[in-house]
Amino acid sequence: MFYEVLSNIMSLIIDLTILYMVLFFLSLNIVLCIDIEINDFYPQERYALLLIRDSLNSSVDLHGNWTGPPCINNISRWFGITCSNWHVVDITIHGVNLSGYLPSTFLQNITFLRRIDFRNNALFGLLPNLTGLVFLEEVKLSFNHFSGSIPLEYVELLGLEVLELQENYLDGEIPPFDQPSLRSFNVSYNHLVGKIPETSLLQRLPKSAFDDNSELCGKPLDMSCPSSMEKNKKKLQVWIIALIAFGAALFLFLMIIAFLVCKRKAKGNETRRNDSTRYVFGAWASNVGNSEDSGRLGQLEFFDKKLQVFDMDDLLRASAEVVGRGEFGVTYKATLETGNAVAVKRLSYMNELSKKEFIQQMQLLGQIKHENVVEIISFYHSEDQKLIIYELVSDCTLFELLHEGRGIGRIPLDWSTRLSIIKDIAKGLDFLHQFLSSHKVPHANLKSSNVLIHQTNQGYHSKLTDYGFLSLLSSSNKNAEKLSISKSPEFVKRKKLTHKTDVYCFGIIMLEIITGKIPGGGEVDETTSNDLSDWVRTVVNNDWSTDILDLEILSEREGHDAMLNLTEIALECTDLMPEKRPKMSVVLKRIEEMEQMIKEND
Ligand SMILES: Nc1ncnc2c1ncn2[C@@H]1O[C@H](COP(=O)(O)OP(=O)(O)OP(=O)(O)O)[C@@H](O)[C@H]1O
Repeated sequence: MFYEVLSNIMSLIIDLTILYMVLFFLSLNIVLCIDIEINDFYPQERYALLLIRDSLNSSVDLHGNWTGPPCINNISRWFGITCSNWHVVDITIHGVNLSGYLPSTFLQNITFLRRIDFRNNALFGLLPNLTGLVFLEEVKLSFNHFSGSIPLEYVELLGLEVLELQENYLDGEIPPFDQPSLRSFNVSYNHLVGKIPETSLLQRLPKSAFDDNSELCGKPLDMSCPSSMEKNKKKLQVWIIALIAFGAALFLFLMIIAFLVCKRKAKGNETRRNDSTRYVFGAWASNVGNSEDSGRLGQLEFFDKKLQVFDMDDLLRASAEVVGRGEFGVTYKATLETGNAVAVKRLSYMNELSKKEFIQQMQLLGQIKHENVVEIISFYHSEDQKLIIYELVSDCTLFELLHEGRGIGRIPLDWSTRLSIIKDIAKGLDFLHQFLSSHKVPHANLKSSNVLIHQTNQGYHSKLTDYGFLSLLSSSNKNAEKLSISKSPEFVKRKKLTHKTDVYCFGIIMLEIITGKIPGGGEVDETTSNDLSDWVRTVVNNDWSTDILDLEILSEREGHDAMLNLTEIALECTDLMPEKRPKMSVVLKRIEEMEQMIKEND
């Protein structure tokens, strides 16, 4: 009886212990799962991928697409990335003009990597270090510009099934690969040398795996390797050939120089001849002459008598060159016989106002004088010709400054320059809002191609142009969709336009300056929005704020706070609801305060 009770108590204790242990492991499991759900990814893997994103160029916008965590809910929304068990296991980015040097040890932290596929790109430098990546099964790096030798450590990748290195510039000898798992191996079309190692794997591969490596020899190529004496003889022959080739190249070089010098001289004479036949601004003089106003030729309207140093006849005699074509006509640089130059915009689609209304509007715009607004010097109106003559602002537009020549060789546009440009634009726009306060939307065409940049010793100086155009169109807004305000939410929804519509356009320009992205550009897929402000909002809300920064300013860490503060202001300016956007005067004040704070901290 006693033993029975004792055994019952014992079995109860055992049952309870088991139950307790089951409950303990179950709870541990839940905690682990929750933890993984919260973390969702491994930061060191994200960091390794960001190294690729930030050091390479490609036709795919990796910078825009690779934001946030690479693995969410165990799947990846990043282009070319596959996840498994919350780890990055596959990087497949082939045929997208990926160019640059791969960071040397970036892959080491992606511990569970099974496959890398960078085929058909333009990658330079040494092959990546794959030490320790024991799960690697496929390495496809063919059709690139890799150079240097094949790392010896590759033979230690024991699970490797595919190694494709063909069509690169690899040199040196082939390491002794002999992994039983290796079922596909190709090093053809490189500059590999020496004897193919006599491992059982390499010896049974077909000739095509080694083709077109001029100094490779061994059984798979049906080519016996030369003895050391033959090698020395061959080396001597190579020296002689190299010497002859050098002599020939030198001769050719001298011939080319002589040819270029002669050609340049001839071209100089030709340019001088052509100067007189250059396109002359008077090409449209016949139009003006035929118009109803022909009798009034010479009646350019000037706003500042000091600037009235030329008349219509002078302008028609000026030599002119087209500097750009926009939505509302062609812009010329006209150089007068005095040597002074002006910018002349020949307006199209501006026939909706009566002559009186047009002149009234122009007389108001002509009063505007501000250091950040391009000055209107004069205008001309006839039934078939409408011209606006602006001061000439040389150098370039903000669009060109931000986006042209991206890639190798471009001088980065630093953060302090960007900040000063933002401030200049804000000052110009705030002034327009005060001066043209009765206008529905004072600028109405604010975009980076309408910000002209002039470089001085003190730095970049920005001026707004193409302002006031909404007032030159009829109230039916027939051609208003050619203006930048047509991208605003209120225009799209056909709601009331106000000064806040300009504020929206200003917010978009700020985002363009901070991110280096072209608004409305970029690729659209299920993960990215075409709209710059939507994309920035999503990334910033997910707490990956610095992902939005242009690569050219990303390294200026001390400026990150200011960059992100300005991003916040830009997002307020691009709020869907106009009434929630700040006034331009408030925006300018906040920018100035921020600039002051930066100066004090320095
Ligand atoms: N005052 C100026 N001084 C010097 N260059 C100018 C001036 N105004 C315009 N330009 C040049 O002419 C180009 C065309 O300007 P334009 O305003 O006609 O077209 P846009 O800005 O590209 O388009 P939109 O007509 O929609 O504003 C500009 O990109 C700039 O290079």
